[in-house]
Amino acid sequence: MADAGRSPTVPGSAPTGLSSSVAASRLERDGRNDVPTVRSSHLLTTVRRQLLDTIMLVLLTAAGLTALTADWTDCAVIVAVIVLNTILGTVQEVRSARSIAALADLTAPQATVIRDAVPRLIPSSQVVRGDLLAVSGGDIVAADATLSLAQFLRVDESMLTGESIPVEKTDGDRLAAGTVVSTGRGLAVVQETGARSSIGSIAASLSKIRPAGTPLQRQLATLGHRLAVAAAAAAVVVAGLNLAMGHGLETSVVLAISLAVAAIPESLPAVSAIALALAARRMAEAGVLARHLAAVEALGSVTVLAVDKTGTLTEGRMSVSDTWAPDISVAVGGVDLLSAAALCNNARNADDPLPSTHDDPLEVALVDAATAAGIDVAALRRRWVRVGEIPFDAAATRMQTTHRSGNRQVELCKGSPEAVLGSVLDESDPAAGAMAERWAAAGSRVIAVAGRTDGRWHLLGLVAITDAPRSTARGMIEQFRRAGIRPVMVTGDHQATAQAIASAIGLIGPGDHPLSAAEFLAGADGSVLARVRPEEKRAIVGELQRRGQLVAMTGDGVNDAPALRQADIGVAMGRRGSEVAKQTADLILTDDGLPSMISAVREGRRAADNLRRFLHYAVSGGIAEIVIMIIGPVLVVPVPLSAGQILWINLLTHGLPGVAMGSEPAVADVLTRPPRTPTDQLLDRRAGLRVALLGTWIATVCLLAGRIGAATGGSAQSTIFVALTFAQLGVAVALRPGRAIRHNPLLPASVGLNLLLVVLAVTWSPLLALFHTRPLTYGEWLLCVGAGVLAAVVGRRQRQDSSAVGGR
Ligand SMILES: Nc1ncnc2c1ncn2[C@@H]1O[C@H](COP(=O)(O)OP(=O)(O)OP(=O)(O)O)[C@@H](O)[C@H]1O
Repeated sequence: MADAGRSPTVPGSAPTGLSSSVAASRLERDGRNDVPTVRSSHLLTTVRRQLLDTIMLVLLTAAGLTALTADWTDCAVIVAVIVLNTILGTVQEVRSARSIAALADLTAPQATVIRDAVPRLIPSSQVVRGDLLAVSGGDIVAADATLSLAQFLRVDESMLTGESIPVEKTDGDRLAAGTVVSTGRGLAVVQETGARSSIGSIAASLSKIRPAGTPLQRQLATLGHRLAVAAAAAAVVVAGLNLAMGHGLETSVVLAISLAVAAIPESLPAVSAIALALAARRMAEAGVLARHLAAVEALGSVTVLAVDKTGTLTEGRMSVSDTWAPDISVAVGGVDLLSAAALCNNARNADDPLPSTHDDPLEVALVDAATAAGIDVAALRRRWVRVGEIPFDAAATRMQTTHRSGNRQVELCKGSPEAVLGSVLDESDPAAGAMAERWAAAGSRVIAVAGRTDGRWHLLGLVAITDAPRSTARGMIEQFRRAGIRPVMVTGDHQATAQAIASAIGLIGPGDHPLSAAEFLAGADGSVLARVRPEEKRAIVGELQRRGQLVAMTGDGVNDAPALRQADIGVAMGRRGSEVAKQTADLILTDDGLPSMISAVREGRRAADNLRRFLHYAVSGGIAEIVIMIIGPVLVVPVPLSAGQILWINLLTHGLPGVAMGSEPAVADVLTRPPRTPTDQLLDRRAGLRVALLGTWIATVCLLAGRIGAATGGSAQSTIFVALTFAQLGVAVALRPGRAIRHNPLLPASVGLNLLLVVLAVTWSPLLALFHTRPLTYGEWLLCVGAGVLAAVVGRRQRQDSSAVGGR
C-alpha cells in the first residue's frame, strides 16, 4: 500500500492540505470514496422485472391463448394492458427509486478536510488520497489515514476488532475508515479511499439491520397474497360457470384469467412505494430527512417521543451567567476559576492548530467567559501546556487535565457538582453545595471546577451556565400531546435543572419531580428523567417499548448511538449531531428543531391514511368485479363483462387514480387523533366488512343498470361495463379526504381522463370493435351515471367513519 503521506505522487501532508484543484483531479482519477453499491438498476432490468411479475405472466398466458385461437381483438386488448401496465409500473418504480436515491445523498456521511488551508465539511465520498482529514469526538473516520497530529485521541474500533474499549492513538498511528472517534482530536493524511479502504467491512455494522420493506408494506404483501388466493378461487368458479353454460374452453379460461388479474390489486406495492417516497420527499422539504422508508411509515404510529434537553428543548446557546468562588482570591498554582475552566476545556481558541468538528457549547461558553474576563486563552494554553487528559465521561460527569508550565504542574477537574464536590474533593463544601442547588433550581447547568498541585484537591469555584428554553418548545409539546404522542425528556443534567426547564415549557406541573433512570426502570412513570447516563438511555427506550410504546428518540452524541439504534425511530440532529448519531439514526432533523418533527408525523400519518384509502377502493372494486361475474350470468346476462372489458376497467381504475390516491392531502384530524397501533391490521374485520359491503353494493347497482338497460332494448354488457367504471371512479372521488380539490388536482385529472377513455370505448367505432361494445342510449347513460352516484354515496358514508378509510 503506498504511503500517501510521503509518496511523491501523493504529496498531501502539508498543513495547508490539498488544493481544491488537486483534490478534484484525484477524485476524477481514483473515484469516489465509497463502496460500490448495487446502483439503481438499469431501465431494461426494471422493465424485465415488471414483465416477470406473476400477474404479468398470467396476462401473457392469456394473450398467448387468445392468439392461439385467433381471437385477435381480445389479444390486442390484453397486449395493450400488458404494455400500459409495464409502462406505469416502470415509471412508478423509477420515480420512487429516484426519491430514495436523492434522500440517500442528503443523508450521506460527511467529513472535515483541510483544503486550501481551510477546514471544509464535505461529503465523505469526496475525500481523496492525500487529503488532510480533521477528526474529533463523534466523527466516523472517512478513509484509511495516518495520524500526523493527535491530541488525546481515542478511537472506538469495535466494528473492526470487536474490542469495545476505545484505543488511544498517537502521531503516526493508523486510523481505519469507518471507525468512530470517541474523544480527542487529530489530523491525519488519507492513504486509501473507497473500496481499497476498510470502509466496506464497516458500513453495514453501523446501520440498523432493517427488514426488507416497511411493516405496512409487509402487511400489504400478506394481504395481497390472500386476495390473490380469493381471486383465483373466484376465477375457477367463473371458468366452471362459463364452461357449464357452453362458452368454450378458451373463452372461459381467458375470462377467468382476466377476472383474477382484475380482482387482485396488483398496483398496491407500487402505490405504497410511491406514497411513502412522496411522503419522504415532503418531509425532506420540511427539514426531516428519512434514511429509509420504514421510518416514514413508523412515524405515523409513534406514541412516545423521548427528547434530550440541550439544543432540542433549549436553544443550545450556552452562556455563563454567574460564577462563585469559595474565596475571591482562590487559585491553585496560580490558576483561578475561569482560567481553569478554559484550560480543562477542549473548545478551540483563536490560534488552535487543530480544527474541531464539534465544539461543546458548554466549553465554548467557558472559553468566552474567560475571554470576557480579560484572560488571553491562547496565551494561557501556551503557558500551561496540557500533558494529560482524562476525557469528559458522561457517566462520571467530569473531565480532568494535567498541565505543565516550566517545572510547575497542575491538575484540573471540571464537572457536575455531585462529581466534583462529592467525589473529587476530600471535604464537602456545604456553601458550594447550597449555591449549586440554588442555581440548578433556577434552571442553570452548574459546573464545579477544582485544582490540585500538592496532592490535595481544592475547589476553585462554581460556574452557572444558562441555556434558555426554545420559544417554540411549549407549543410543540402541546402539539405532540394533541397528536397522542407523549413527550418525555431524558437528560444527563441535574434533577433541579431538568425540573426547572421542564416546568418552564409545560412538560411537567410545578409539583412534579423528575425521576432517575433507576426509578423509571423499576416501574415508576414520569415525563422527565434526569441525571441519566448515556448507557441508561438504551435501557429506558427498551423499557418504554416493553410498556407497549413505539418510541422515537432524539440524540446527538457518540454515546447516544445505542439508544438511537434501540428506538423504533432514532432521530439525530443535522447540525449539532455527531456523524455517528446521524448514521445510526432513522431520521435527521436538518434544523435541529422539533417543529419539523410534527410536520414529519403528519406526512407519515398521511401516507398510511392514503394507503388504507387506496386499499379500500381497490379491494371493493375487485369484489364488485367478482360478484358481477358470478351473479351476473345467473340473473342478468350470460357474460356480464368480456375479458377485454374487465382488463380495461382494471387498468383505468387502478393505474393513475391509484397514484393520485397515494398523494391525497392530509385529513383534517391528522394531528389531533391518537396514533394508529402498529399492529393494527390494514383490513381488520370491521374494515373488511365495509369493503365487502361496498363491493357488493357496486355490483348490485351495476347489474341493476345492466338489467334495466337490457329490458329497454339496450346492451346489458356495455351498460355494465360503463356503469362499473363510473361506479369505481365515483368511489375514488367519494373516498377523498374532505379537502379542497386543488390540494390534489391529480385525482380529478385522472378521473376525467378515465371517464373520457371509457366514453370513447362505447362511442368510437375502432374501440367498439375492440371491446365488443355497443353505443349506449340516453337511458343507458342515465343508468350508468345513476350507478356511479349511488356507489359514490355509499363510499362517502363509509369515509365518514375515519378509521375505516384512512381518516376524514
Ligand atoms: N464538557 C464538560 N465538562 C465537564 N462536565 C460536563 C461537561 N459537559 C457536561 N458536563 C456535566 O455533565 C452533566 C451531564 O452532561 P451531558 O452533556 O452528558 O448531559 P446530556 O444528557 O447531554 O444533557 P442534555 O439532555 O441537556 O443534552 C452536566 O450536567 C454537567 O454537569
